[in-house]
Amino acid sequence: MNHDEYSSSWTMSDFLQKSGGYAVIDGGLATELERHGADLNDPLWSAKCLISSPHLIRTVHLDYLEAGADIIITASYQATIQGFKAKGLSGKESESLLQKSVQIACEARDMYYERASECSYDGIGNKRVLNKRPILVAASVGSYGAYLADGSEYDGNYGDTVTLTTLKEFHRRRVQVLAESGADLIAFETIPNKLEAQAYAELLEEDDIKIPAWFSFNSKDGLNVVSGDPLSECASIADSCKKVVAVGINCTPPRFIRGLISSVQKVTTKPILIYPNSGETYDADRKEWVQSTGVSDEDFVSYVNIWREAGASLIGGCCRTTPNTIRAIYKVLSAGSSDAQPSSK
Ligand code: MET
Ligand SMILES: [Zn+2]
Repeated sequence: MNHDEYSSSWTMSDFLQKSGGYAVIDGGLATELERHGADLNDPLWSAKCLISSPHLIRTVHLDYLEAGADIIITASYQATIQGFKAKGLSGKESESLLQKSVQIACEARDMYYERASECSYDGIGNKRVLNKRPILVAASVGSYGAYLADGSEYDGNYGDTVTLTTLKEFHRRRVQVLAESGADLIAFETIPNKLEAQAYAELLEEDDIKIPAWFSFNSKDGLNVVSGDPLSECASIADSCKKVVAVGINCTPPRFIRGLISSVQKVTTKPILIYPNSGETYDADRKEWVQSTGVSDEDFVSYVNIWREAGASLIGGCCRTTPNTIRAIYKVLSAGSSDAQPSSK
């Protein structure tokens, strides 16, 4: 089956079944761009590279695919029409940049498939990596707090003046454009509070968005999402929305993940996704990650079977994880499943 036939008709359960019951999500994109030398100290963060270095974005996507990722997330996390306009771009130019984020990821997937057909050995001992397996492109939507670039994506506190309507109007056009850009799904990531989850759910229904979505929340206490709203209430909103095909957690320290999976599981039977950060803390004032607070790739990976057993079926990494983290996750998961033998997927 070629990818176009696959992606026009995919369902999450079919995708997971074809991938052996689990799927590998990619790792941190923005922090990996930084590791390659990109300067993201800008309100647009990784979206700045859509303008200044699209090839670097493509390279990082490709690195993640070669490390074993089945799902790659676009560089649109902090790409907003409002943010681009603040840089002097027109509405049309802003929308093209959103489309470009998806186009770059699709190009990386095509290049990867091309290489896979030329080469049968992946260098890390398992053919799944270079087989023509289904790969999904997830169009990232970061929160309103990410656009504000003031750290409120990690506290979820937008103040009383920001209402459900504010959030829906803020995201509406961006979501419409991304949904029509050739992506397989929308990844609503790092959702910091219940109000924003509600806004996304209403947008998906009201605008009859044609591709499915996942909702992924972040937590800094292992119990609630970062605003203090109970994770169970946030995940219930995702559960009630027909367009949502997976629910979970991202950009959260590994040590909290197991407990958070259990909370999500109590309110939904939808597949659970998790892509924790490296465990380092982000200092919003200094705009940098505080090293020494994180876990090594080995420690991160020692959690993978625990997360899988706890019920997560989509596993990857967020900020400060790298292709090495993803390669290690991929190895653990493929060793623990019936997929350990090279298959023809
Ligand atoms: C702050 S979470 C960022 C998520 C985004 N997908 C990235 O890796 O860049
Ligand atoms: Zn992150």
